[in-house]
Order: sequence, then C-alpha cells, then structure tokens
Amino acid sequence: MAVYTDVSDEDLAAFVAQYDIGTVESCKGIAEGVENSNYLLQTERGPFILTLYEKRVDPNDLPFFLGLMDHLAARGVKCPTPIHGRDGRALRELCGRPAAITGFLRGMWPKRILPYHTGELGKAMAEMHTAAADFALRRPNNLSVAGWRPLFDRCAEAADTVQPGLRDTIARELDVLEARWPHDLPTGVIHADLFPDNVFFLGERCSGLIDFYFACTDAFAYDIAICLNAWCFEADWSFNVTKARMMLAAYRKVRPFSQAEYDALPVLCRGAAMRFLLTRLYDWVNTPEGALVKRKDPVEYLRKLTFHQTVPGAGAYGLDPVVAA
Ligand SMILES: Nc1ncnc2c1ncn2[C@@H]1O[C@H](COP(=O)(O)OP(=O)(O)O)[C@@H](O)[C@H]1O
Ligand SMILES: N[C@@H](CCOP(=O)(O)O)C(=O)O
Repeated sequence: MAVYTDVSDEDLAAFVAQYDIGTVESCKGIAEGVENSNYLLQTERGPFILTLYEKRVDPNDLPFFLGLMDHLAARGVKCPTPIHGRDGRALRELCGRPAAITGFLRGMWPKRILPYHTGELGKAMAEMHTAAADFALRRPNNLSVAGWRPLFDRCAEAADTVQPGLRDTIARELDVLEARWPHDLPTGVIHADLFPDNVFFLGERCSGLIDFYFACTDAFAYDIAICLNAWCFEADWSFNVTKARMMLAAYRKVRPFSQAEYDALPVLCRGAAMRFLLTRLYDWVNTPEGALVKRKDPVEYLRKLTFHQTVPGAGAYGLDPVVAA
C-alpha cells in the first residue's frame, strides 16, 4: 500500500481550509503507488488527490514537478492540475511532510495492454514533450548513466542472492553503457516513469498522465525507450513489435525523430532496462521484510535487458528509417 503518513481529521480540516475547495466530506487512503502517500479527498466541490511527499522525494525538486504540471495543464496536456491555496501556493506542509492537492483525473490504467493503448501513449507522450518545450525550469536526471554505477555500488554485494551471476552481468553492461551512451540527442522535459499505472484511459482514449515525480531534463528518445520496456513485452518476455510500432508511429506524427535518435534507440532501451533493474534491485535488497514499500521484481528488467542486447538496430522495435526532409 502507499499510505505512509496518517493524517488526523483536525490536521486535514485545517489544511484544506487554506484552499477554496469547500470543506472535507471524506478522505480515503489509496493503496496503489509506491513512492508517496496519496489520498482521495472528497470535498463539497468534488474529488481531489492529496499527496504527502515521502522521504525519497527531494523537497527541492517539488517546485519543478508542480510547476511542470501547472505548465502542461495550461497547454492542454491532460494531467493533474495543482490546486493553489488562497495565498497562491500549491506546496505546503502537512504532518511534517511537504504536501499538495491536485485535481482528480478521471480514468483507469490498463491492466491488459492492447495495441491501441500504446498508440494513445505514443501520441500523449509526444504532446507532453512538445508542450513542455518552453518550461523554464531544469532538473538533471539523477537516474541516468552517471547515476547507475554509484547506485549499483550500493547493492552489488547482494546482487547474486537475487540471481547467480547478476553482479557480473550488471558490471559488464555498465561498461558498455558508459562507453556508448549518447550525449547529444534532442533534449527537453521527459516524464521518465511512464509505466501503464501512470497512464489513464476512458474507453479507448488516453484520459491523462499522472505521477510526474521522476520528470527531468533528458533525451526525449530515452522516455520512448522507457515506454518500450514498460509497455511492449508480453508475460513470456517476448517483445511485441506491433505494440511498439503503434507507439512509435503515433509519437512520430506529433514529433518527428532525428537520425541520431533512430540510431541510439537500441542503446537507450538497454539503458532504460538497466535503470529499472538497478532501482528495483536496490529496493529488493534494502527493503526490510514487512516494510510498507512494495518491492518490484528486478529480474523482469534483466530479461528485458537480455532482449535488447540481441537487437541489431532500431528496425527491431518497429521503427521505420528516418526519411531525409
Ligand atoms: N490526479 C489523480 N487522479 C486520480 N487518481 C490519482 C491521481 N493521482 C494519483 N492517483 C491514484 O493514486 C495512485 C498512486 O499514484 P502515484 O502518483 O502513481 O503514486 P506514487 O508516486 O506513490 O507511485 C494511482 O495509481 C491512482 O490510483
Ligand atoms: N515504475 C517503477 C516504480 C515507480 O513506481 P510508481 O508507482 O511511482 O510508478 C518500476 O516499475 O520499477
């Protein structure tokens, strides 16, 4: 579950009184999610989401995340809109944690991925990349190539307890990624965690994106690589090129690819698999039994990485070559 901080009725009423959203009718903890405490807050004016930011979110990053949601919502991207209090602030403190209220986004995330989902995802992701082009703030991606080895160093000892040989496999792959990582691709704001549980649908249409708390400034194509990993593998670990093709074609209709992005896609997919392998491995070996944090399986991303290591080029992801203008 993801309710790490309990909020008393009195504290909640005093907090909500700072906004023009009416009085509280109910407030229920939301079980889904990993990082923060989320509540479904019902007031006289309708449903809202109350989030208390937990230890893993750096409070210094919150103006970037909330400012980004404000910026995107103002440009028509469907995402939660931060609610500003009467003093103009969206970010304040509740129960000793940074906290914010955002608008409630209608829809549900898809539990079974079908090709139309990835098509909608590709379009929504490209629209988000484009809409954020004039967002003034920057946030470096601390979970990109420079951050992986230090993260690995903090969990390498225990890697072989998850799977024999994992420590060597990761060490060798990091050598490759550090040598081949592209540093000059088109860059802007990326979501960086656009997994199915962060993309809502109403019927066959994407109704919006949530959970911008890993968003950062990085290569657009790296966001695509994260999505190819998160959306296009089947339960038997086979890669579904139809889903990938739908995603990439829809993305390209909104934001065309450069030749450099096309060429970099296989190494970016390897890097994206490494990023989630490492954060999951770190959580796996550092989360005590019985802790509230949900652990996700690192081996899933080892299998995905193994697939990407065999890929000869971007065509294997269903991406048609770039046609010179
Ligand atoms: N703006 C929103 N509108 C509707 N539901 C939301 C919204 N934000 C979060 N949720 C609900 O809370 C859950 C956890 O949110 P998420 O941001 O993914 O948490 P975490 O950052 O802790 O992983 C989501 O799966 C969804 O059910
Ligand atoms: N998507 C990450 C974990 C982050 O979880 P979220 O609930 O914040 O999206 C993973 O699958 O490892």
